This record gives sequence, C-alpha cells and structure tokens, in this order.
Amino acid sequence: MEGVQQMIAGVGYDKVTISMETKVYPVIWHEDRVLLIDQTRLSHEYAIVEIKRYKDMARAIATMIVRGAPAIGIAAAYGMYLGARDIQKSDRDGFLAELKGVAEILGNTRPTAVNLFWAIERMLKTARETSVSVSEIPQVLLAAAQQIQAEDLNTCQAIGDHGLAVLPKTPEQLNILTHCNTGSLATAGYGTALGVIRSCKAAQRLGRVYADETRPRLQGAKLTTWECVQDQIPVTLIADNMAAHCMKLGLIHAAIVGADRIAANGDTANKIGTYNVALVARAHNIPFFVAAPLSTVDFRLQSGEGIPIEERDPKEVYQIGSTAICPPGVEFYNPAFDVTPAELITAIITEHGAVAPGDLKNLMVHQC
Ligand SMILES: CSC[C@@H](O)[C@@H](O)C(=O)COP(=O)(O)O
Repeated sequence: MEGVQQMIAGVGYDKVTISMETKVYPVIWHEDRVLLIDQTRLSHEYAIVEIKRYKDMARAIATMIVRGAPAIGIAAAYGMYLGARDIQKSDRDGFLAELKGVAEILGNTRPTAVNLFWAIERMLKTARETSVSVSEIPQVLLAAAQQIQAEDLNTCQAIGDHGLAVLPKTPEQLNILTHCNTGSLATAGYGTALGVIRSCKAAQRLGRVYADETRPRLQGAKLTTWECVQDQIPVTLIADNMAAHCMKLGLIHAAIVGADRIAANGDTANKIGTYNVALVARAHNIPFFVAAPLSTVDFRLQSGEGIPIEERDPKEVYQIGSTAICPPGVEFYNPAFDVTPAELITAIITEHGAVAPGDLKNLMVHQC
C-alpha cells in the first residue's frame, strides 16, 4: 500500500497517504505542511493526513485525527504557525489581532486538555514579544512550534526515567495496567505513562502491559496495543470492566495513566474510566501513578472541580460502527474525561521528578 494517495471525500484535507510505515511521530513538519498520523483509522490502517491550513488543523484536533494532550498542544502550535503565514496584515496590531482569531478557533476544539491552551498561549506570547518585523513573525512561530515539539520529546524521556525510579520493587517483572493511549501517538514521541512503560522495558523490568480497551473511543484497544506491537512490548488487551478482577487475581503490580489537566492540588482529569481504575487500584492496595508533563498542570485551578469536562457526540456511546446497540428512545451521556481525586494518586510523575500530589505546587517554578 506504500505511497498510495487518496482524497478523503468531503473532509477538506489536502490528501491522505496510506502506507505500512510504522514510525510513530503523530505530528511531523515536512516542507511546507504538517503531516498527522490519522489516529481515527488505526489500528487497521496507517494513514497520513496533510494539513496546510489552520482551520483544517482545528478540524483534525476536534475530530481526533490527532489526540492526546501533549500531541494536541503540538498540533495547535503548528496550527498557529499555519494561521500566521496566511495573515495578510502588515501592521503589528492588525497582525496580532488576526492571530488572536486563529488562536480562538484552535482553542475551541477540545476543552479539557490544558496543553492545547498552554501551547496556544505560548505561541501568542512569542508573537507578541518578538522584535522581528511583522513579515518575519511566521518564521519565528514555526521555530517556536518545533521547539515545543522537541521539548516534549525530551520531557517524555525524563518522565520515563523518573517513573522507572518510583515503580514498585518486586522480585518478579512488573505487570502494569494502563488506560487510554499515552504513548508516542499522544505526545511528540515516546509517551508519558507508556513512556514509563517503555523505560521499564528498557530496564528489563517489564512483564507485560494490561491495556484497558477504553470505551467508547477505544484508544487502548486501537492505539496502545498498536504501539506495543510496533515495539514488541508484551500486551494483554482487557475490557474496561476487567481491571478489578485482574487486580484481585494478583495479575497487576501497578497502574499508570496519563493526564489531560491536573489541578494544583493534584486532582487529575484523564480519559473517562481513569477514576474507576484508581478506585479499584486503591481497593487492592496497588499503586496508581499519573505521568504527565508540567504543561498539563493547571496551577490556576485549586482543585479538579474547575476542570471543564468535554462531552462528545452520544453516537460514540450508542453506536458500534454504524450499528445502534440500544433501542430508540434511550437517553445518553458521553463525558470524555473524569477527575480522579488526588488522594487516590500514589505519585505524579513529571519531567522534574515524581511527587506526591500534595507537593505538586513545589514544581510550579519549573513551568514555562
Ligand atoms: C499523554 S496523553 C494523556 C491524555 O491525553 C490521555 O490519557 C487521554 O485522556 C487522551 O484523551 P483523547 O480523548 O484520546 O485525546
């Protein structure tokens, strides 16, 4: 299939390249455009979507072609550049006003992952503070987006190292349960929770990964298992309601998840179902870790109560493929995230070390 080009009818993207290549960088800057791995098609199909306009980037984020908090931030940063390069205004105020409009459209895509707003804000600040001429601002923004992406890769590797240091010391190799997808696909590469798992494997301490399927979008089943297969990480797929049973049988030594937004007190919003994992882990005395970059911490929020929870299309709940799984007349609720209270979290693993949720505030000085 390599090199086959095709149009996605009616979606507005330039073109899609299908290939069997398995390198996992979800966002790639190539010549004059951004290439995204289409995460809605994995694991059955590896497709690349080309993005040349910021509105297409906004649509790619909203439709989850690119997803996962850090990857959303990186994609939005490139979206800011794409928007900037199309701005016709030559006066600084006019240019910045239009750039703010680009920021609003990109920011209106997904409300929970704070990395989106963090990246957009950082790009706006870069544009405001640069001393170059207006015509040169887009180039400065391209460099800033590339910088955000490069930093995230280093950040994930640091999270992996710090995570490895706090994993339980067991005589046998560790079996780790994870929820959703927090791997290369969700970041610049390597991953957060899955990054810790990669580091654990590199240290020859990993037994296997238990991947929750992660209803309704199935990021665990479709994306995490795919990444594990690419990298020969032993993986067992389980349905979301099997975690307690597996823990009771002694199959799991630790649970590690990612985060979309962490409040200053350590309350953590992550993919719906994470809270269940934390509760069953506590019931079985199993450590429950959150792995995330500091860009995922929203120090303006004192607790998780203020975290906006995205509600998505109810079809994600009532349909499997195109088949409805319940009779007409049923009501639906489809929150995409839940908030795990800090007291259920053993430690939050960041690029600056692993801390108890109560000590997260000490890391605020490192946030840029
Ligand atoms: C390193 S990714 C951390 C989180 O973003 C991840 O766990 C998650 O909840 C992703 O949600 P998604 O809706 O797929 O964007």
